[in-house]
Amino acid sequence: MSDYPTESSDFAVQVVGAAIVDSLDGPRQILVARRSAPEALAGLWEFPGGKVEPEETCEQALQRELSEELGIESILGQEISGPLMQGWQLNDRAAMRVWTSEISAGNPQPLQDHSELRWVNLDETLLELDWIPADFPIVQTLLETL
Ligand SMILES: Nc1nc2c([nH]c(=O)n2[C@H]2C[C@H](O)[C@@H](COP(=O)(O)OP(=O)(O)OP(=O)(O)O)O2)c(=O)[nH]1
Repeated sequence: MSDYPTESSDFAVQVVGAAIVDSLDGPRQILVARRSAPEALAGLWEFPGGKVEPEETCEQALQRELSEELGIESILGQEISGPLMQGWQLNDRAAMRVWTSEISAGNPQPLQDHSELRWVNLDETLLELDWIPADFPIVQTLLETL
């Protein structure tokens, strides 16, 4: 078995997300975020992040999104690789790459796009949250990886 992506993909929208853990060296908890919009996704839990803008790398976009949405600076850890070059398929148009990350400055607040932030143990209880459906395989892989 290989960790390399096995399928090429060409999704128009590249999204990036962060699995923010309490410690990259010894992760025990993850900071999850509850979306406030759009209506179809409001109330569901997700990895903080967003769309990559032109001229940005995925990593730059993720740092920007975490600063805008949560008011934090962060260190990125390993990528939680998906089956695609673009990460994990979200829908017909979008795929998401996900990195572990640790807060290096700031106290996370739901400044934008979220109604709530919550630290949750990195165990099976994480799967009991009402995630955006496309995120479940990512959460499962995260639990197997960390
Ligand atoms: N951030 C994030 N988006 C996700 C996840 N799972 C999932 O299906 N998505 C979808 C929801 C949205 O359709 C899209 C990301 O859009 P977004 O609204 O977060 O992006 P953005 O902050 O750049 O927002 P905008 O500029 O379009 O207003 O990806 C996830 O875990 N995190």
